[in-house]
Amino acid sequence: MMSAQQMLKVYVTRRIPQEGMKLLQKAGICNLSVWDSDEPVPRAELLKGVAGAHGLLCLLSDKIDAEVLDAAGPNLKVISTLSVGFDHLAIDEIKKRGIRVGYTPDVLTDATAELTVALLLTTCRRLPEGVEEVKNGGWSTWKPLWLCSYGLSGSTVGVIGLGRIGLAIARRLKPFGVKRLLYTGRQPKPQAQEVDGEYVPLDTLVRESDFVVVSCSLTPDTQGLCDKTFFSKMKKTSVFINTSRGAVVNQEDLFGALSSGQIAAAGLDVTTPEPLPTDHPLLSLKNCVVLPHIGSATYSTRGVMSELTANNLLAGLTGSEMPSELKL
Ligand SMILES: O=C(O)[C@H](O)CO
Repeated sequence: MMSAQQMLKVYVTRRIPQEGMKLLQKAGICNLSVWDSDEPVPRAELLKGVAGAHGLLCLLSDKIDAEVLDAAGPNLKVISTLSVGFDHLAIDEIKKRGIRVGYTPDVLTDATAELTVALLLTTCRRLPEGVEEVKNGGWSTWKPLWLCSYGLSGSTVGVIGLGRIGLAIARRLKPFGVKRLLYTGRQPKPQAQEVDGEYVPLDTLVRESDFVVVSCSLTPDTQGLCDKTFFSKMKKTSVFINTSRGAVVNQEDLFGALSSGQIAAAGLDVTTPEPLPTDHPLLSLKNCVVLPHIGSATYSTRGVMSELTANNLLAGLTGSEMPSELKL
């Protein structure tokens, strides 16, 4: 058992599922300081709280930049994020300081792929509109031309970014009778064979797909990728889905494409900013379904994410191998 002085300071930026907290408490090496709330830690509190920390457990909503790293000071050995995405971390600054990073790939792949399929079907089959019509009395009778929409059978699906999650989405969509599965990314992926994936240029994917699914990470290359030009190439009957990061999309251009009928519909689990203000123009559109970033939100997935985040952090503190270390 470590003495109180030897204990390593760990700052946790939010209340997290108890699975991870228990591991941190049980380890007996952490002096835990927790922002014990469901709401994000205010920046000033974060800067104060992180001072002198050896470990930082953070969320995707915490921007970890040079200012935070400077506020933490030279003790900081490890940052462990409760997310697979790491676009909120200033990687260059972190690397420069020799700090290790843990993240949570794989464990949220199934939940996120499942949510993506749910969002795609909800959007293309106009479920929110249908539910609303039932409630508001708009459902007068069975009508041959009412609430018709586009289905997956016989369609072409284009996945932007056939990584772990992109592939899991493709696997789940194929049995719906998808005829062609196109994908794009930095290079062709051997694992695409499993879903008969065709590696195509982005331009081809955008022009030929009935469903465009964004599943890439946010990088300088993908920031604002889905803009006016992108939407102008999509079919008028096509549906756009994004469950990666909001900043991959130019939302003004998406609003233009949806309101002018340039594309049929969009489903977003991620936006800029998050939360999206309730008076945002996208929320006024019937053909836009917006969810509050719940891709990985199943009890079991969040529990496992929390455990993995704690184990990454503990490994970083003790200088041992992390279960999931981000190669910097
Ligand atoms: O990056 C992530 O982990 C997702 O966006 C939320 O689980």
